[in-house]
Amino acid sequence: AQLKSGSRDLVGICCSFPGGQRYLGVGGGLGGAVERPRAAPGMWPGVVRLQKVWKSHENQDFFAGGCVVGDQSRLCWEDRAGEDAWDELRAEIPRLDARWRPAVMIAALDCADEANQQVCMDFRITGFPTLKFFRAFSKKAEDGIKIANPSTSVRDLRHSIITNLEQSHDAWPPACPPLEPASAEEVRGFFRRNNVKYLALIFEKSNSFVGREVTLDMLQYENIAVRRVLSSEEELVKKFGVTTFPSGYLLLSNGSFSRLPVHMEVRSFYTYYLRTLSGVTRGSYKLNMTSSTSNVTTASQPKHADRSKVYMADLESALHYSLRVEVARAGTLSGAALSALKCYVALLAKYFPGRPFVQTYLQSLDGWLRNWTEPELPRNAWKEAVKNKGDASHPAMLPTNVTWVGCQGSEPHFRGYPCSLWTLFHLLTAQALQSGPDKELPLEVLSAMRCYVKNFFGCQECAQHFEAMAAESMDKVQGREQAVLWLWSHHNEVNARLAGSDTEDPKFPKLQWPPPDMCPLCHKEESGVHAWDEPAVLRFLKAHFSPANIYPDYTESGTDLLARESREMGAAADARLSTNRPAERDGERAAEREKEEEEEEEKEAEKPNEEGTEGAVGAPERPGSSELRRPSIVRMNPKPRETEEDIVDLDSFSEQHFKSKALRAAAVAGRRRRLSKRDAVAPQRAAGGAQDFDYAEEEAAGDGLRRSQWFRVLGLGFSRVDVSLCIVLYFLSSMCLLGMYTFFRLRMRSRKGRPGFPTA
Ligand SMILES: Cc1cc2nc3c(=O)[nH]c(=O)nc-3n(C[C@H](O)[C@H](O)[C@H](O)COP(=O)(O)OP(=O)(O)OC[C@H]3O[C@@H](n4cnc5c(N)ncnc54)[C@H](O)[C@@H]3O)c2cc1C
Repeated sequence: AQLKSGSRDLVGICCSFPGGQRYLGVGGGLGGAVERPRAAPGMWPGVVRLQKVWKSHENQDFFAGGCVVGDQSRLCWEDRAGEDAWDELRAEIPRLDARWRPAVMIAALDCADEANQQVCMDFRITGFPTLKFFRAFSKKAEDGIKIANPSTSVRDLRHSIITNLEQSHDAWPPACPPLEPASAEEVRGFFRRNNVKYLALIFEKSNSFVGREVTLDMLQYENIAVRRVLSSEEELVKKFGVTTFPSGYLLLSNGSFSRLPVHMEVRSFYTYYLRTLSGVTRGSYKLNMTSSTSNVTTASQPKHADRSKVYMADLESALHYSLRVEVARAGTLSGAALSALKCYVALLAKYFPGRPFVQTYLQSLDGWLRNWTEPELPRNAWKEAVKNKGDASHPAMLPTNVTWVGCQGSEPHFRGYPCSLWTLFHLLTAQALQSGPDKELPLEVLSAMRCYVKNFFGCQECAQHFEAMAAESMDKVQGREQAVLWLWSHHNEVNARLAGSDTEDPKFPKLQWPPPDMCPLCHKEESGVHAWDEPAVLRFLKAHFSPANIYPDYTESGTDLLARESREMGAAADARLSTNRPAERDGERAAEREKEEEEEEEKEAEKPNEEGTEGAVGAPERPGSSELRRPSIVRMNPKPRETEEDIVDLDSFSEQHFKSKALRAAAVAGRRRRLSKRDAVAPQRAAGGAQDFDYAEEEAAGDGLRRSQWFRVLGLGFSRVDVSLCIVLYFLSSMCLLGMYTFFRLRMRSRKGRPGFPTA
């Protein structure tokens, strides 16, 4: 409320939070917004948890925004499109963000935008500009340290960041290299401790920032480390014969050294020279700088992927994310958004070539939506509808984890969901082509995609670009073949626009696709100019996006999925039992808790400035509010389920299906048997990798599971002492019966052996 509107100043707020790298949120750009995900245990509710930066080519003023992955410090800034002294600073911010990430991340929030009012109030932004620094592992809005007078110059901004970073002490961001001056001892043993080719030493006076800036500038480069050495470090100064400060020296792992041959002893010259050294490459940050950084594990295990294949894990992850996260963001769906959802789900039910239990899931969801005749669909009802159903005879399941294989980026913020969404829609256009006459419903898939992107896709920039392309030419598509080609060519347009941008994964450069090595026949030359051979492209697309080319690698089999879900339910039930509360009260409390959480979420959703959605999405939201419009498409980290659950909260079975352990065990055993049969008759992929169900393994695992389940059933309600007493009593009574039997047998024998009296 105290924020001045209309200021042309640069405004900043900043954030840095704990909690793992597995959620999305993007701030950034002019008027960018910071996502406020739902509260999760141990997580500050008003934060962005993962970010991806989207670049606009139209608007070069756009700069990076967004923040918050657990172990990184971040700065968030706000741009007010200034034409004054802020221009320089504004231009520097994306550069700094790109260079110093992941040690420091920078994001912007427009506090003059009414939609951000609540967030800015939470961050206590009372005027423009404000710059706040959040140390790594900060938990609350109040943890932000206001950087005094950030407006002086770009240089001051950099220095402020470094000074604050240095004061982090215990909260040192693990991805940040040491910034303190190196000692002679450290330099002596450096190559023994670090597997790099070069060590650059910047000799400088204690008040100089050059060494620290170069250290951060080189943070993303491999094979080289940078340290500052103070002019007071006599041993090193003498050893290297340093006479001017600053000056740079390069040490090689073989012990030789030389002075950096730079034209000027300044940061940019040092950085430029060091980056051009042979063997120095830009890569993920790996250097094990200090013992405290040794446990930096941010990226998931790289998965082997073949770009000529399509992976079911990507497709199912896209479905999970779109249905359970992206669509579920809105408090209520109505009007165009509800129609878009119905359209999208109907399309999936019709064309998605999923595993049997996924197809059942989509079909039942489609049926449910068709029966939903109310003008509004509240989020709670939707969340309930997208849960997996525990019906043993008819499993309707969609995996609840996100696993990127073909769409895995080289870093967590690359690729992922947007990649999988493209793949999904290419696949659907190809499936539609195979399933009906060319001229029938040519726009069926493209229109559904257009509506989905317009109403739900979290990246506003992307949605706008896509809508512009669609408005221009989509209605000219007259057949299903043309639809396949339209999507292909427009995807290539996007690839061309984004090539070389910040969003490009350096390991997966944006190419005109398919490249010649994937499809030589797709390319030709006409009058010395490259041209596409469209019939060949169409053939290629049909084959590439066909069910036969979908590989199940890294997917969880249906039986594993069931077992995992039941295990998790079991663990949850055990946890409740261990509290020694009567089961009924447990149930009541769980229900109460669930209700409270739902209400909490409802409240969150209804806060117009925090999670408001566009006009199409229900009554409580104001036009122009930004929930669905937030640029929030990001790579989600495939994390263990327990960590995801507290955020997405959608992947557990409903307890109500399984009131007792005994019922649950019986249900699991039943489901397992039936599912195995269903899957056995399910059409399998033609190519060799059909590893969905390894029956022998499943059976063995199943036996184990069943045994343990029955063991639990037998043990239900009895303590170990009870069971032992039963066994002892059983043994004693058996002995007793045996004794009686022996006694009577002996007696009979002795009677038979005695001579009888002659009868009269
Ligand atoms: C509708 C939409 C609009 C987007 N708009 C923007 C935007 O404006 N700005 C922005 O920064 N990001 C945008 N994105 C995200 C961006 O296009 C990429 O998805 C993201 O950068 C990840 O890129 P990627 O390298 O994984 O490959 P992607 O471009 O996502 O491609 C995914 C996969 O599809 C295949 N493929 C690539 N090109 C084609 C093609 N022409 N035809 C068929 N298959 C192909 C390849 O196998 C590739 O791995 C958009 C995404 C979508 C879904």
